[in-house]
Amino acid sequence: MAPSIHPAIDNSIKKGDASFKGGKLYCHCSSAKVEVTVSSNVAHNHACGCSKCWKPEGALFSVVGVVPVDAIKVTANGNKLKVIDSSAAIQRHACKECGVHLFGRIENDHPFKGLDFIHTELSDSKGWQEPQFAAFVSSVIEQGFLPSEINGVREKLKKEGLETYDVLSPGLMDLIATHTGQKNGKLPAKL
Ligand SMILES: N[C@@H](CCC(=O)N[C@@H](CS)C(=O)NCC(=O)O)C(=O)O
Ligand SMILES: [Zn+2]
Ligand SMILES: [Zn+2]
Repeated sequence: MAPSIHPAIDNSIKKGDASFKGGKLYCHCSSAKVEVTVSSNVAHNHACGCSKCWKPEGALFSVVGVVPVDAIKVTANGNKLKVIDSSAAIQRHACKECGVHLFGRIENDHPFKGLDFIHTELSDSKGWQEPQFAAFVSSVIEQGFLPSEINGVREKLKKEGLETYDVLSPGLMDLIATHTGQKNGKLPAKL
């Protein structure tokens, strides 16, 4: 049987609604759920195969995108949140009980500072931007996926309309490189 890439991708991707303005995210606890209210659609939504992003049970990939920090408010049971790894670039705030990541925040000097990473599948609302590409595909091998089967995964992602990359998409990698070039003085601060 083909492995599950992610429930939002396995049986074709549903397009989002460009005028969608956000919704609530909930953790997976059966009661006293952590609730996060998001007042924005997500951008750069993508499948991520890395080992750090939260994935639903049985899925090879996470689906994760960004919203402005100001668009995120913890609106219930925030006392259940903890930061998984405070030394990581993305500080993932997860529910201590069910393990779901509610949002990932960048606190240090980083090109994506000011953006929070979220998983829109934690919301019941419809209209979130659909995944746009697949990142960190080869990283699933580090987590035990057989290298001999990775081409099938790449083909399935492409069949569902997602270009595959082993880091982020070229556009995002260019943004990161621009930030680095400006920090090390090789590029002018204003472009
Ligand atoms: N191959 C590594 C890649 C990890 C990685 O670099 N993840 C990316 C995509 S989420 C990242 O930006 N990580 C920053 C962080 O996790 O703080 C893994 O699977 O653990
Ligand atoms: Zn929970
Ligand atoms: Zn990731």
